[in-house]
Amino acid sequence: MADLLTAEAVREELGGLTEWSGDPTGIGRTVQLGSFPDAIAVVDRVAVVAERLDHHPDIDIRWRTLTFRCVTHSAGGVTHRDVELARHIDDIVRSVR
Ligand SMILES: C[C@H](O)[C@H](O)[C@H]1CNC2=NC(N)=NC(=O)C2=N1
Repeated sequence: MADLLTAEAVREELGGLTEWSGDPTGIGRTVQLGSFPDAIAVVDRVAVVAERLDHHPDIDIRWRTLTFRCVTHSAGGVTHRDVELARHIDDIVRSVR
């Protein structure tokens, strides 16, 4: 798929996403919120953005700890859409914290 990011490009993008790690198979971030309701508020806001972008993260919820993973399933790897979604997730986490 033409828009898949190379390992090098993923590394470069992760340079600007300091809370994120990953490789061409996916990028992820774990974040601990102050409470379970705060964690769910983040998930709720991410859901709104994901619908608008028509691009959805995989989300693991454990009490007040969230793990997000962004990968473009249809492309089989990381694309710029995942990087964009990761930036939105960071903005939302900052706004709830
Ligand atoms: C039809 C719709 O555009 C697709 O199913 C979208 C929805 N959200 C998606 N999100 C992600 N992360 N990868 C996809 O391939 C994807 N596909």
